[in-house]
Amino acid sequence: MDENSISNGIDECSPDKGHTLPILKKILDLSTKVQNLKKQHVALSDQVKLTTESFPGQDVLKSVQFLGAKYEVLKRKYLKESSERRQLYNEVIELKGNIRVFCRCRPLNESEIANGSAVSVVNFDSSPDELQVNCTDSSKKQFKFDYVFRPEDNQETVFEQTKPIVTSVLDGYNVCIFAYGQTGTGKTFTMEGTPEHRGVNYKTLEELFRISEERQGMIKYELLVSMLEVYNEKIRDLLVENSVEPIKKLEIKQAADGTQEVPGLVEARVYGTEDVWEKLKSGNRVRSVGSTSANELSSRSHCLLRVTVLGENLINGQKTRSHLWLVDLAGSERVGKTEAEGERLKESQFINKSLSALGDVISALASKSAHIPYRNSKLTHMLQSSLGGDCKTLMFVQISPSAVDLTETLCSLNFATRVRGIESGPARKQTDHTELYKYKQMAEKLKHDEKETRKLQDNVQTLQMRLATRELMCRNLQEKVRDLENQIAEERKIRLKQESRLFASVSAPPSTVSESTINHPVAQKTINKPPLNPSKRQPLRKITNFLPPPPERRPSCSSSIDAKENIVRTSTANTQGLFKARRRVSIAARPPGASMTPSTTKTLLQPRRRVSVATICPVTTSNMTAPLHSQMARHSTVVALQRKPLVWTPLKQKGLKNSSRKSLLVKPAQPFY
Ligand SMILES: Nc1ncnc2c1ncn2[C@@H]1O[C@H](COP(=O)(O)OP(=O)(O)OP(=O)(O)O)[C@@H](O)[C@H]1O
Repeated sequence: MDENSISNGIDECSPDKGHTLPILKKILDLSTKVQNLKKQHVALSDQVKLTTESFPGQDVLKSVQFLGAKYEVLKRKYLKESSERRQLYNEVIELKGNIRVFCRCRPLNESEIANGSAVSVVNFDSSPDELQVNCTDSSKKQFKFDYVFRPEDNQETVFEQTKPIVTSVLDGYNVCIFAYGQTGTGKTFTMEGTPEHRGVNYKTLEELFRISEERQGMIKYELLVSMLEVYNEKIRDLLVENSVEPIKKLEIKQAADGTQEVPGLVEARVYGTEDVWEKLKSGNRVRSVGSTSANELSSRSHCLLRVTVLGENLINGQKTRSHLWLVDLAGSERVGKTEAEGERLKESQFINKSLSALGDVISALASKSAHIPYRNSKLTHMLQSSLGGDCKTLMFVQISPSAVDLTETLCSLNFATRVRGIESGPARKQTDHTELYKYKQMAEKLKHDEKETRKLQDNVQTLQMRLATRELMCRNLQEKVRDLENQIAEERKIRLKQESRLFASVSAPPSTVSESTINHPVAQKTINKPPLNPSKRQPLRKITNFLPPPPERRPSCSSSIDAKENIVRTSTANTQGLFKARRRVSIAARPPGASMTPSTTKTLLQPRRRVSVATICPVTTSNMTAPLHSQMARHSTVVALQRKPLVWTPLKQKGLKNSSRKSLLVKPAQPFY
């Protein structure tokens, strides 16, 4: 039902148009409104016309999908990188030391110059971490810290060194920075500074804001500031707005997560550096100060500025909560020197007590003591969760250059040295040094080894070149040797032929061998010329680069061969004592295929031809039990015979018994000539 019908209906229902009921009036109003709205809707629909083109196409959807996947990869990468960066940054800080000590010396002030103590007792070495103090007995004391700031160093230089520790708070680590020293040495100047020379507190917050802005979009940070003082062992909130209200008594309580909390302490959210400066100013206004002989505006309390950093990783949702404590301690001064009495004396006693408690805590932490006496003072109790563990602690030891303050300066420097010295502790320090020494040695050895390796590589290269030259020479020599071997083989063939012929003539019946044959120039030449003695020639070996093993010393024996009888004669002069008298062995040779019938034998071996071979037999071998080839034959014929398979045949069984001559029937498998 539309509005028109409703209004028509109403018109119809009302008997009297002038006196419409209020409810009907309302209905009419509403229907008018509905009509107006309808008109608006139509106008808006005309403005925003949804067509199929209004919806993203496939290409756009694909691009969106692709970008989504890319975003996921980048997100994962970013998370990995940022966690690595945090880890590495923390490692750097830890390597430098979780407890660090900086020394800052203020310049001589006007009154000191006016009083004539214009000469500084503090000398600075060229090294940025050392200083020397001239003592009254004209001796000099040397001190070493993580960094030493000179009187001319400004607030920027100081903050440059402090910055890396401070920014750890944004990574979720608890940090504590405090200034310690004699009254009037510049603790407040270092921590708070002046409007012209702002100190660590202001610069720290400035830096925190800068970094949080830089990380905007990835990590969301919230900074909260609290300011309190510990005066005569009482905690006072410095940010309470209405100072008319009676001072609330604050106590330290342990929270569920084990951290120390001060219930009721104001935590003001700060959004920028201006905010911070305002808070700091208002807090300082209510701080307990008093005038001492050493400082006109001496801090009579420990002033603590707490910055709570709440971080939320917008990518993985991880949340952190960390504290940064910036502490301007009350001046450590000798009670007698400041001429304190009454209330001032009481203040001084409290100050010294809490400072000594702080010293004890740091000492216990540094020496890794099982018990850390945090609860001995309100100051240390409050800082409990920001001192020790993986928290970063930085101490500024403030000193005066004036000779008047020499004793106090030495006291402060000794305290700071104790803190720093124990921090790297004898045991830890030693371990570190040993490690360092070990690495140094390893590096030196590595250098030396590298040098040696280079030398060896050079040597190897030279040797390789030499080897290549030698191999070339060897190849040339091998070729020459092959040529020579071929020549020798040829020569040997010719000689064997000649010998065979000669052997045939020797084995023929005497009648058949004519005088002329023997006297024939060729035969004569062959007879006169000793046959080739292969044993005299060294066997041809493959030539290598290695030297051959030294030759075994063998008894030398010179032998000559009687060509006519084909007998090997051994020189008795050389073999006397070494060899027995030569033995003769009769060898009957039968050509293959010839039967052993007497007639055949008669024809072929007329009469049975015997070759007398003289063998040399070492003394140790008394009986010729071994085959011929086991002896050292030198004659080519013997060698040739030895190569043939021999069959021992007792031809003269009877004769053998009495005679030392042995007969052998040689049955060659193949003809040997
Ligand atoms: N490095 C410096 N350069 C210039 N002036 C300095 C420096 N250090 C300290 N002063 C000046 O010395 C005076 C004393 O400094 P400050 O009040 O900071 O000392 P303090 O150690 O905080 O003393 P107390 O413990 O009594 O509070 C101030 O006027 C300050 O401006």
